[in-house]
Amino acid sequence: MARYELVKRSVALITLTNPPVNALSSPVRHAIANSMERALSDPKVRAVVICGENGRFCGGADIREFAGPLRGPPLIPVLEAIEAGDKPVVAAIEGMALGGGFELALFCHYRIAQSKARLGLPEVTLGILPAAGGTQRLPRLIGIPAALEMITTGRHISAQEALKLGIVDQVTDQNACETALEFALKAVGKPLSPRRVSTLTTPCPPDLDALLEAATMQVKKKTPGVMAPLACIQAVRAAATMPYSKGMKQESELMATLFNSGQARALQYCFFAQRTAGKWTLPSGAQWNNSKPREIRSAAVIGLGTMGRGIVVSLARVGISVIAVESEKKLLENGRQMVIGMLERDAKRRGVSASLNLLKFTLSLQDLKDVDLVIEAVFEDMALKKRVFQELSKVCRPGTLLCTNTSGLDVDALAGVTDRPHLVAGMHFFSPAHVMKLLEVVCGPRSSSETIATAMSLGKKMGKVSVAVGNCPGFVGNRMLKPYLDQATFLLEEGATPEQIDKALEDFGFAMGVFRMSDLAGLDVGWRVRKESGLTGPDVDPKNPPRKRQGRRYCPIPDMVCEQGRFGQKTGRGWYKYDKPGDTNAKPDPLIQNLLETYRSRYGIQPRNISDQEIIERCLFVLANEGFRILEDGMAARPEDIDVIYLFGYAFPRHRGGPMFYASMVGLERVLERLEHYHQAHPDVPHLEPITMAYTGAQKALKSDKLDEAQALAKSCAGRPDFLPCDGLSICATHSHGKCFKLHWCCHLGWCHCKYVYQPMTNVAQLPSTPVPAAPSDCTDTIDLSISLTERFLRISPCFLPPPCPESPKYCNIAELFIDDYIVKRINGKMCYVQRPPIHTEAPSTPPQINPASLTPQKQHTEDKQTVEETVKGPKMGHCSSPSSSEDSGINALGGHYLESCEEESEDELSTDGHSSPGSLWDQDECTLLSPSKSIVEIIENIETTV
Ligand SMILES: CCC[C@H](O)CC(=O)SCCNC(=O)CCNC(=O)[C@H](O)C(C)(C)COP(=O)([O-])OP(=O)([O-])OC[C@H]1O[C@@H](n2cnc3c(N)ncnc32)[C@H](O)[C@@H]1OP(=O)([O-])[O-]
Repeated sequence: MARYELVKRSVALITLTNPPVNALSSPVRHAIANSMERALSDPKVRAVVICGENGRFCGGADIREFAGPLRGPPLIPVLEAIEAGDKPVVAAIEGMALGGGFELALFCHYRIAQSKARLGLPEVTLGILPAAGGTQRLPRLIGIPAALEMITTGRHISAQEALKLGIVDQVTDQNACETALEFALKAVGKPLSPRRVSTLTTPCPPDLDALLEAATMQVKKKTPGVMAPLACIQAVRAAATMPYSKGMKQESELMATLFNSGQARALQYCFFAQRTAGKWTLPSGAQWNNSKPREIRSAAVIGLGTMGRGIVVSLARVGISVIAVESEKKLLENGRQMVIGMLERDAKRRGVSASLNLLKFTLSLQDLKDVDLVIEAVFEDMALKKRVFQELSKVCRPGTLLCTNTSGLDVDALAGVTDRPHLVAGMHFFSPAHVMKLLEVVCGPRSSSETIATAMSLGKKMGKVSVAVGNCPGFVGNRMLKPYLDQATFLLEEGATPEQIDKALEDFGFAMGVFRMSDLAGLDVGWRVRKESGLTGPDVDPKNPPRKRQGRRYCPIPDMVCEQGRFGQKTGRGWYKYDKPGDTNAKPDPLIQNLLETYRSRYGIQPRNISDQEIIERCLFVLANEGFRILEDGMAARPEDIDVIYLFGYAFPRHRGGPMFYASMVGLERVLERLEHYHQAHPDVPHLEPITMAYTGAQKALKSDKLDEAQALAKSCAGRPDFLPCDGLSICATHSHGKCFKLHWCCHLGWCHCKYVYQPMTNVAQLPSTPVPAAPSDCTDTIDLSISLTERFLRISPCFLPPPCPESPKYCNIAELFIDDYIVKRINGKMCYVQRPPIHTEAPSTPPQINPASLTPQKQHTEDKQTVEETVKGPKMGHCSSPSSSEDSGINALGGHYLESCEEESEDELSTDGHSSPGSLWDQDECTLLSPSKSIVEIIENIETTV
């Protein structure tokens, strides 16, 4: 796993040999440790160079190892031996130095990078932090602001930027290893102390608190609810305010908290799911590794509407020459100007020249006779598309691949009108096509494996995350979307408001709730589709019950909204009202409230209070249920494919892993039970009927080894009103987004709503301050979900008292973490969130002034003496936010993909910034009992740690 050679008679060359990315798996760590020992003890060796085989330095820790217990030597001591040695060690970085790989380089005394190398700490995108000293060493090397940015975003930087920042000592266009060998020889004899990053003092800005606060606000805003970036900020603060060894301890404690969180599992699952999705397989047995793609040098795009223009840009910017076709001169000219503008802006952003010479615009299909591939992106109308395909079949040379960008029509029906059905496939882009990463490659029953291989490989070339799906109405993404949208409107009928539903979904993690998203996408598009399919409008039989279509429940409210000319943001009115057309600031509209009330009274619907739990369950479980149907129908090969589609095409929150992963986290048994419950209540909604495969999954989940003592306790307590399962969005901090740190019995009893059912967790009876309360004598069978469980618990449980002395030895104060009102303590070996004691201050205090001198590591030893009160006064941390992942920078495409190609819209990248990020749920937490100003009770939430 690492090769050891003596070169130039006096340099030990250690080459990591663990393809494909030289990850630091257990044997590699072993090999590095042994090689270093050998080099340091060999008198012939005067210097050491570490490099990676196959032009890749190191891709970091082996993420696959995270799922099991740690084997082999821990990484940090291995790396510490490198720095502590008395011989200069040079890292020769080719390809990439990422995560633990970058940290390995930071333990070396010198770093040489090849000019094409990329460096970064992407741990945050995996729900963890750089825990091999990255958070302590990088700030010491390059200062707080730059380190903070790199660590909280996970951004990869170029070798040139690394040189500018002072991370590497030299950049070379030659072989980095050769250069490093020369460099190492010159370094022999020079003092090593100044080269040991751990001995450096972190250059600390005077406005440290303000800087960290701004960083916190930024990550909170970008994607609220994710823990890792905030933990990163905490760790960087430690680098600025603590001596190195203490900072390292803090780093490892923060890592321990994150490591087993549900978020980390979800994000790591996403990493592998994305890579798995590329490994497509067809029912015929053809798959990614036995089918050869054709090379595509030239392509044509038919239709220059929103989709067509985005597709032209996506092709041209990767060097494929494109012929763009329109039916009318005016449309062609308009499309030409927009495409050129988009390409120029894109090129400017990337610092390259726009590839305008690759473009040709024409009104004639005859010009397409020699292209390798055509993508049709005309209006979503089967008759029109068939005409286009018939024509293409006549004009294109026999080998040309014919693809359609339909968002749900029958690809095989189109194949059937051509002379080459085996060369026809769907390439379903998402709007805007040059921004959104997802591509559904639709395999018709007659599509050849070569056609699919070519479409998948072209998608990859365009930088898309391509997923092969089957040919069914709506394919995978849109097919699942329908029941999701239906549930949202059914909930409106039953008593919810658009704001309430959106808030529940945004609190869950979606950038925008379903109604805000629909307003952005435009309501008229779906309305037209419904009219065309006879669901609404004059074609509906007047004898048809108004709220039923073909015996199934139908909600006409979206049609009624459109009938009033409310088409969303573009008309300034939709589910919300806006100050003017095109405005993005959605405000609740009393007219919609009136409409809903009138509608309900017209149909005799008694509105009821609908909990956030019901909103989430009905909208998301139905999504997973349809996902199971899709798997059963063979329209997707695996759950990962479905999740990837939702992550990249529909902005499903990445830290939730995708609808299928989320369902597995909740526990399939629970999902099943809730679906059954809702289906009984709404038998005319077939999508609520649990699919057989979900049953099978649930049985599997039950048989898993997750049953433990906590489960037994949970089961024995089932039915007791004081042991209710979690109330909906109050999801436990241990496993999920950390927005709810209320005390939930579910968390203690393993009845965790947001993770595996019966996840092994602490038996509350064993926690010193949370004895299991006796069953209350006044138990009733009624459940008032509006009262938080904490509140219930505190009411019925007088024995739930604060510990006698917060500083008693059994409590060791570990860190402030995440939440304003909480600190983290280790209790009986478990990490616990403990509510801070209230601050007794006479008058509102002014923020503490930071003396820059006090921030140097040398002076930080005083932190040992920090009092509880000082801890309380510490910086206020909101809960954290997600990594800014370049992978899913697109917006939620809900509904957007219905935009037909002839619409004329702004082509600029859509952004959710500014108007879409919901505030933190924590900020809005209404659980007054947990506000320190109102409670003196210490509340403990167990948080499992196995690291
Ligand atoms: C105490 C520890 C602290 C430390 O701070 C923690 C860490 O380092 S956390 C780590 C921080 N590091 C990161 O987050 C870097 C994560 N990796 C990447 O970003 C990209 O893989 C990389 C840019 C390196 C190469 O891109 P590319 O050229 O397009 O190639 P590709 O992406 O298609 O991958 C090829 C194959 O390699 C696999 N694999 C890759 N990396 C790892 C890994 N670390 N492990 C295991 N496997 C890994 C990948 O699954 C795939 O497998 P398969 O079976 O063929 O599907």
